[in-house]
Amino acid sequence: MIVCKFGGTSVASAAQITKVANIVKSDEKRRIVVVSAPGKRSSDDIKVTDLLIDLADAALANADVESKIETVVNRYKDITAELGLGQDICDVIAADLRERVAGDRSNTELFIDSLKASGEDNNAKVIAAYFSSIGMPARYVSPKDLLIVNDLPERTFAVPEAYERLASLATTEEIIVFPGFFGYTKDGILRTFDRGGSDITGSILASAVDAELYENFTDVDCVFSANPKIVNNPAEIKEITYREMRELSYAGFSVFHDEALMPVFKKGIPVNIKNTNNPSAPGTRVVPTRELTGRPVTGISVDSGFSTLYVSKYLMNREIGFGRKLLQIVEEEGISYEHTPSGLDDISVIMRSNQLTAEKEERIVQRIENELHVDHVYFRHGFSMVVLVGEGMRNSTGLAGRAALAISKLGVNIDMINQGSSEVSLVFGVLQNYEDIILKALYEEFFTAVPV
Ligand SMILES: Nc1ncnc2c1ncn2[C@@H]1O[C@H](COP(=O)(O)OP(=O)(O)O)[C@@H](O)[C@H]1O
Ligand SMILES: N[C@@H](CC(=O)OP(=O)(O)O)C(=O)O
Repeated sequence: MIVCKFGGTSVASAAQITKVANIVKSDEKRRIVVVSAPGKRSSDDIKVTDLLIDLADAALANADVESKIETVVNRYKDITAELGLGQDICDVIAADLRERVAGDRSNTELFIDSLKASGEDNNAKVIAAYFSSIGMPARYVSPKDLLIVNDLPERTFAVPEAYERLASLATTEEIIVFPGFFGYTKDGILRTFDRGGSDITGSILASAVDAELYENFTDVDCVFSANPKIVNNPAEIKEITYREMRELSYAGFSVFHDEALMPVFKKGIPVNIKNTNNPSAPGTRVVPTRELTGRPVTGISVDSGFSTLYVSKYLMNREIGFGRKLLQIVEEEGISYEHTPSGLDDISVIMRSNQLTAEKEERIVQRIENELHVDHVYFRHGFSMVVLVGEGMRNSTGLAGRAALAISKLGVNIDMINQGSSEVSLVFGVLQNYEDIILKALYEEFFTAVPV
């Protein structure tokens, strides 16, 4: 059995959904179909998920919501009319949105989650109805009582019981159409995953039914060695290990969610990233191990929006427990960190800026001053991380030097270098706004200038 997930771009319009039906029909092993909410139809379009967030914000601000509900319903109307489905389904969608808008607002996060999830939930209903209407018996299945997830902070992980319950989907007659992006806690509370999280749903389902393959359909032929929106015509990646993919997804390869690998990884189920618009292209296979041939670097990624907490204290290296106490303060503010490059007398804690607020920063700085009696402590913002990833990097010498030289030739200062302990990744922290030119220069260095 194959579990296939279709991303927002693959289900953004009737024309796209028709392609999805043809892909599912063309291989009888494709029995479970996970769908996203309608995504962008063109570069200046708005994803339904963003329309829903906007709607939820308006409702919370007690602003007018009717026109926003209409905008969302109109997206489905366009789709259903062209697919030849009746008007009823859109009436049901409109009623569903009104019910969610009228729901409990005491916890704003849960209220927003409920609205956000409706994008995939209603799309799954539309797609199941369409499949059935063209003679492909299909059934919408709700994640309720099946996809049971932990609550924060680990809400993207399904509990063991969820896998047992979802396994029952392996034996159903019809094609299952399952909405991506959300699950329910043991207490029945709806929780959405992070943005792009329908990939996670597909992976959980693939694992639960012991699929032979998890296909992830998107709008590009494969995973490229660098973001194709920045680097012109980047090299295609035919095969990539779970570890490489995880590092690259986390660092900005938005084509596949970085948290989506664990469920399939545990069972050794391969992932194939393919193009809905060109399904005969082989795509990229994500596999447990691969033969190391060719270039040491598999991909280069850039991601912005990082801050550093810089701390210095004379003789820090001699003070037992200093690092633990520092990280505990960070932890107690609910912040996760990415890297902790350090010297004898100083350490930086690098984190995603979106976790910080002015109050949090002030509290952290004060606690560090009062409890750790440091010489200097301050936050700096506006950093990007440039990440080189490749299993072959472990056996390759001089790579960090080559990368650093390529960056320095651009006149850009490197604020931080971190080689992951596994040696499959090398991270450079630089000031934001240079990431595109750095990516191009590193691509030139490792992919264009070097013969394979
Ligand atoms: N290295 C990369 N390889 C392929 N696509 C990438 C890469 N980095 C970023 N992307 C972008 O990811 C997009 C696909 O992801 P996304 O928009 O989330 O699709 P979907 O709607 O199918 O979930 C591509 O259109 C591409 O612009
Ligand atoms: N619709 C959600 C979840 C998702 O996975 O979407 P997409 O497949 O379009 O990346 C989002 O926009 O985040």
